[in-house]
Amino acid sequence: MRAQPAASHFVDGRPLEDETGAPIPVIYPATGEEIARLHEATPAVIEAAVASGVRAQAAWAAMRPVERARILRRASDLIRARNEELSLLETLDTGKPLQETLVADWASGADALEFFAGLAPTVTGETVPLGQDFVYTIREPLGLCVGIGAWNYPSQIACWKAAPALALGNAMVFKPSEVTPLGALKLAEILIEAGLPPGLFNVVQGRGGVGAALVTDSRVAKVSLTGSVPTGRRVYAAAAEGVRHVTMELGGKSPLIVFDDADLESAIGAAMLGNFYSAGQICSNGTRVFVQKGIKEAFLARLAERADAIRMGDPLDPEVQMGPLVSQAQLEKVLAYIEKARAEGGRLVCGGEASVSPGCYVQPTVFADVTDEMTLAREEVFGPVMAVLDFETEEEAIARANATDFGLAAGVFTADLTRAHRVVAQLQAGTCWINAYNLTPVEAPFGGVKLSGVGRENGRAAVEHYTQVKSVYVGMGPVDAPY
Ligand SMILES: NC(=O)c1ccc[n+]([C@@H]2O[C@H](COP(=O)([O-])OP(=O)(O)OC[C@H]3O[C@@H](n4cnc5c(N)ncnc54)[C@H](O)[C@@H]3O)[C@@H](O)[C@H]2O)c1
Ligand SMILES: C[N+](C)(C)CC=O
Ligand SMILES: [K+]
Repeated sequence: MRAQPAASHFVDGRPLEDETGAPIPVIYPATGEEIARLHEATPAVIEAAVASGVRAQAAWAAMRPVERARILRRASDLIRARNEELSLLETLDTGKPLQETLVADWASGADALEFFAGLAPTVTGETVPLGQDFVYTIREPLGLCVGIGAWNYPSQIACWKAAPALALGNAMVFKPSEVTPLGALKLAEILIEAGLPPGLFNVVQGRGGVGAALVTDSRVAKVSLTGSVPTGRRVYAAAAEGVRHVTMELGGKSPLIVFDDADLESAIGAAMLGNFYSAGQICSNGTRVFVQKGIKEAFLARLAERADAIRMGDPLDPEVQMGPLVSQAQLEKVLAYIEKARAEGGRLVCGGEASVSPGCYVQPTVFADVTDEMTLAREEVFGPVMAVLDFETEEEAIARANATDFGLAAGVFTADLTRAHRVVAQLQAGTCWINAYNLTPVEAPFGGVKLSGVGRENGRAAVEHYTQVKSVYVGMGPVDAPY
């Protein structure tokens, strides 16, 4: 199977190759096959990408918002029309089952382009009356933005960053994860086909070093990263050197609290979606499932039954519900967490093994009797490993849910809606779900508190993060100077 793109990079409206850059083999994680070979961006490629972005941005910002919006809207239509072909590529790049990529990845990317196309023309300033004088404000684009992606939702992440950036008049240089570099190149092609002027969305490939070079370029106004907390710390610090704007979408160890009056089937379904979808490689997963004592054994028994029925295997088989992890490295990391959970006294309820060889598969795994001190309750695994903890009172559940440095998401299952709102009000998380989990429609702001991030993607909130306000004071009378 080959998925070799025309060139590694996409700069100033066309594919660009420079084979002197270090090779990036692209691996299909279900078989270990190399499906493409790209090259890291050299300084010359980075320079071309940044220079063309800066050059193109001024004219783009000067266009009427509805004209910009029309192009993005066209791109979203093209994505939808090509969803099958794009989803197949996403499956090859990530190993996620076609059953998921057909509905969750590019589809959400198309939603973002459509949403920000609609929103951009509504973004206006305000007028502040000051007697006869007044101030008016203008929301201006920031300029050239850098987007850096993680490997779990490569095309969705590219779209979630490109859509608000472009809709609001910025240019973007995007660096995908070196683990899943293919989707962003397709987005660049589609945007050109939709009528985007060259230079406004450039893709450069590379590992952390290429990302670091972009973040510290003096022409860059903003950096939006989706990645881990350690990378977030480095990128945030590097961006601070130039006092650049940042959006940081980082990791989590999110709690999902299930009270004893909850609809058990729904709570179990949500816990499974929030731990096993995308083989557990989702930032907002509810990986600490707090179950109230009285229903614990019933919860675990039914959960094990449903988890054992998950169909694992070839991600290209439309019946398959769970594919491999993204890479051999991720497989080893996840298996090490499973071993540690056993060693620290977790009770294995189901799964626990690598499976279906070759490929990077891990069974859907559940540990019960997990305590707050165990590694499994503290560190982000990014694999299909659920920790079930039990609790007695509401106050206890809230305190333990918040006892983490992360704060990306949280969920509550209960039939008592007064309690649901009371609990959510006290949870330290950027996104909370009540009787639902992991739904991230583009209409809703998404992002973290505490170490899970700064800034928000999606929703109206994203406008704040891709524009800046200019205040214009208008004097209507003579200047009253004391000298
Ligand atoms: N909050 C969210 O929206 C969200 C979404 C998806 C994934 N994530 C998080 O991402 C992580 C998994 O993704 P990952 O393993 O690709 O993350 P990562 O932190 O290893 O890498 C993220 C990106 O940063 C780049 N990078 C690494 N070092 C850099 C540096 N010094 N300067 C600039 N760029 C650098 C990488 O090349 C990659 O493109 C998990 O922690 C997960 O929770 C968060
Ligand atoms: C944003 N989300 C939850 C779809 C993917 C994060 O890993
Ligand atoms: K890959």
